[in-house]
Amino acid sequence: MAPFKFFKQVNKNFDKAAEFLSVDKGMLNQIKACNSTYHVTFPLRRDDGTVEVIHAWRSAHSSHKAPTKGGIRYAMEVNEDEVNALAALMTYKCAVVSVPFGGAKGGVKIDRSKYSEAEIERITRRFTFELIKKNFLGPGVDVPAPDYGTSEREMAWILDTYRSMVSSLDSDGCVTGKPIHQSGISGRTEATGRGVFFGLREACNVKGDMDKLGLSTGLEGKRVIVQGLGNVGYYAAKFLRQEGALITGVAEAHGGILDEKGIDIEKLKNHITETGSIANYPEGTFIDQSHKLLEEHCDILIPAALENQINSGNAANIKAKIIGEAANGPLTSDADQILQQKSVLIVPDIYLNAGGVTVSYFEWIKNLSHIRFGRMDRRYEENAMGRLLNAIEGLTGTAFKPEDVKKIGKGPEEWDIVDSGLEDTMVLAYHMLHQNARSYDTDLRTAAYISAIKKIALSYQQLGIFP
Ligand SMILES: NC(=O)c1ccc[n+]([C@@H]2O[C@H](COP(=O)([O-])OP(=O)(O)OC[C@H]3O[C@@H](n4cnc5c(N)ncnc54)[C@H](O)[C@@H]3O)[C@@H](O)[C@H]2O)c1
Repeated sequence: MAPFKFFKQVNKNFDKAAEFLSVDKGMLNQIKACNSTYHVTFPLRRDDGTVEVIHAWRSAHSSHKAPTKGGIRYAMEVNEDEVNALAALMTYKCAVVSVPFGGAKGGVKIDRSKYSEAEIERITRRFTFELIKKNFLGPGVDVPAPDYGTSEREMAWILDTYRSMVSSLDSDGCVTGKPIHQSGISGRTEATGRGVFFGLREACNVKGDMDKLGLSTGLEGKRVIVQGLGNVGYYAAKFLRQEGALITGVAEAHGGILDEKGIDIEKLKNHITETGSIANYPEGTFIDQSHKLLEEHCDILIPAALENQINSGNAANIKAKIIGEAANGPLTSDADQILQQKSVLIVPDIYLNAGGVTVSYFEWIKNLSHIRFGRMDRRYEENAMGRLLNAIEGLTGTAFKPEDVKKIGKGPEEWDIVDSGLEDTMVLAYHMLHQNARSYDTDLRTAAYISAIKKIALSYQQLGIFP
């Protein structure tokens, strides 16, 4: 197989969509280009006193909206091509769900399991320092979030480092996905997985599409295999199971579980947390080569780990009727073509995993508004509430009334608005894509890129070119 060039794959999807549009070639090139990529190396003093050189990247793909936004991942697979591709996907994703950010992504090339918590903290803080130094971090510049291998813990360290170096009233908005007590927002941790659930629920509710696949409508009884039981995969599986889907397979990095009776996701997650491995789980059948699980019979396959998981080497063996791309770029364009020919319904990444950035947007608005939903200072209440309602209406097209969110003094309201804002965003975007796919007579991925290109082209056109 040819080496995997991720950014090229993203551009291939872009080019396919661009053929449907009469957008000027110069403009298309302007949209596709990555604005800037910063590769930094810095030394890490390990706990045993030795020194190691760490490689890290941050890529800001677009400038049609500010700030740019995208996660930071910690993985051995990280490289410049990957970071650029992921930043481009962020640009298109934000446009699809009308979140007013440009796209960015960061990555640190480490196997985090080989470092102590103190070492991970030193890496995170030094990388943050390097980003601040080069103007790659700030509430109006570029705002990271968690991704593969990072969580709210790293986001808190980023915030603390930023606050230590920059004096700004808005510093809380320099990063999202923070712990709730560090001006995070309720529901961000589960937002991407919850968005995956909403998207797949909508897909399964379209009767005509389910009839074509020979499936009943709804999630009830649908057999689901998930690859990667991390943040995104776990919450997607959890919410799908709550709606009656049966999780029949879970593929993890070093093995998987297959169980046609349905896997108790909480129990399996606890087992992995307690033992550090999926092996020796007492129920179902253990599969040593976990990637083989992708080829098992199921209705919905959810790759929620890394890119390039379904490629020309295994696409023909995939038996799922629906693929929900919870990860970024899990299908290569060759695989996409093979699966389209098999009439598999592919719900694309630039729509399906947009729940995370959508709720990050709510968190960022909350930080910049200096409010805490559900317990606001009455002096700021009207102003802040007005801005919040306008922002959410602009995003979702739904007008919330102040009384929907105005029960001051209790906690759950923040979660309510985040949850309903997320659901509205995912539901509206799905049907918009579906409509686009029908009118252009194309697949959902191409429809999503068409929608993104139109919005970004309009934005660049209105902004003009400096100088
Ligand atoms: N976290 C977010 O909010 C978010 C938002 C949008 C997209 N994504 C994308 O979702 C994907 C997963 O991110 P995450 O935040 O859940 O990461 P995570 O680190 O929380 O979880 C990833 C999981 O995948 C497992 N894994 C790794 N390699 C595997 C393999 N070969 N087979 C099976 N499992 C494997 C890991 O053990 C881990 O449990 C990434 O592509 C990421 O870019 C994440």
